[in-house]
Amino acid sequence: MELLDGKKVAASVKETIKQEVDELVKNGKRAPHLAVILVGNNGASETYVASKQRSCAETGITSTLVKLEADVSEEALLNEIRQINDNPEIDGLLVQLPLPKHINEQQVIESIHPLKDVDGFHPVSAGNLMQGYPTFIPATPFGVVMMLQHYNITTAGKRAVVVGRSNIVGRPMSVLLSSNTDYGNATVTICHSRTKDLEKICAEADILVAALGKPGFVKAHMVKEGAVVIDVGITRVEDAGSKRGFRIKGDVDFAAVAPKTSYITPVPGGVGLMTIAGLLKNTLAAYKLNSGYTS
Ligand SMILES: NC(=O)C1=CN([C@@H]2O[C@H](COP(=O)(O)OP(=O)(O)OC[C@H]3O[C@@H](n4cnc5c(N)ncnc54)[C@H](OP(=O)(O)O)[C@@H]3O)[C@@H](O)[C@H]2O)C=CC1
Ligand SMILES: Nc1nc(=O)c2c([nH]1)NC[C@@H]1CN(c3ccc(C(=O)N[C@@H](CCC(=O)O)C(=O)O)cc3)C=[N+]21
Repeated sequence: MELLDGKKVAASVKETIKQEVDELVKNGKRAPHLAVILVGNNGASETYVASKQRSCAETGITSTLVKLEADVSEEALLNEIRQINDNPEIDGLLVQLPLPKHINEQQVIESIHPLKDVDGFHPVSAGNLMQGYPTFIPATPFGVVMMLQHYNITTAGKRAVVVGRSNIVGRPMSVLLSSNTDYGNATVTICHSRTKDLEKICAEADILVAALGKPGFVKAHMVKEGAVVIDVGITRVEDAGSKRGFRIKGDVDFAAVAPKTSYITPVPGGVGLMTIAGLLKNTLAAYKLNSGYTS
């Protein structure tokens, strides 16, 4: 069993980005610029946004945080988005999810200009991804394929099982793994809450991606000997003994499953860090699209 080290791989992706950004700035160009809109005060969201901003700073990417009150109107939020869409100095925009109940998430996602959609959540981005055209790939599945490629884990001809079909993780993950690309060509099964015989299907996977948000869901009997297991799940569970009062748990029962695997991602220290690396890559790509940059 080998650990897929998100910290290490993300650091190497970030180093490459930093070098490219440094070069741009040395040549008198402005740095890439990411805007993040955070609505309300969800603790987990605040942590992730802070972490995104820190990673921008580390790589020389400019970041702007727009913080809005939890009771902000949908119209006011859409206005902020329009202003950023129209601002030629900003390359990428993401609105941290989840949003408060009174705001229509889909409406918000659709109002982001597709050329600035570094999350890859806009239907235009999702459609391009599905049809195999260049696009912003959602950061989490992007991070997963970067991780597989870093460890030279091939996917062609393998059986991949993705548990979860959300627009931000499971669905795009399944599209990437089944795409006709270096990181695709797997035979992919998507499982969800209505799947029958889920345990048996998982146990047939050469590559198993768990993205359902149920801590410890994947047990040893659901994993084939020698499989590659990717744990996307991030759930905060109370832990009085820890400094923060909680710890984060993945969707895989790591202690029981790890010994059966060829490769496995830890939580924390796995996919989460790669997600941020994916976002930074998308931001640099947005800069190249939007600033008239030619290499
Ligand atoms: N590491 C990272 O960077 C990121 C981690 N995450 C984490 O990944 C996890 C999934 O996130 P997200 O996709 O947004 O979650 P969603 O809640 O949007 O989707 C969960 C999916 O899992 C399916 N599901 C739920 N329960 C079961 C079950 N018992 N058996 C089979 N399928 C089930 C649901 O099925 P159905 O469609 O039928 O309801 C749904 O398709 C969460 O823990 C989240 O925190 C998310 C984003 C980034
Ligand atoms: N518009 C939008 N885009 C997103 O990409 C988005 C979002 N909304 N909403 C929430 C999810 C979740 N997400 C994570 C990012 C980083 C870590 C991460 O850095 N995890 C570290 C540390 C985790 C910790 O200690 O809390 C780790 O896994 O090691 C995790 C999860 C992005 N998301």
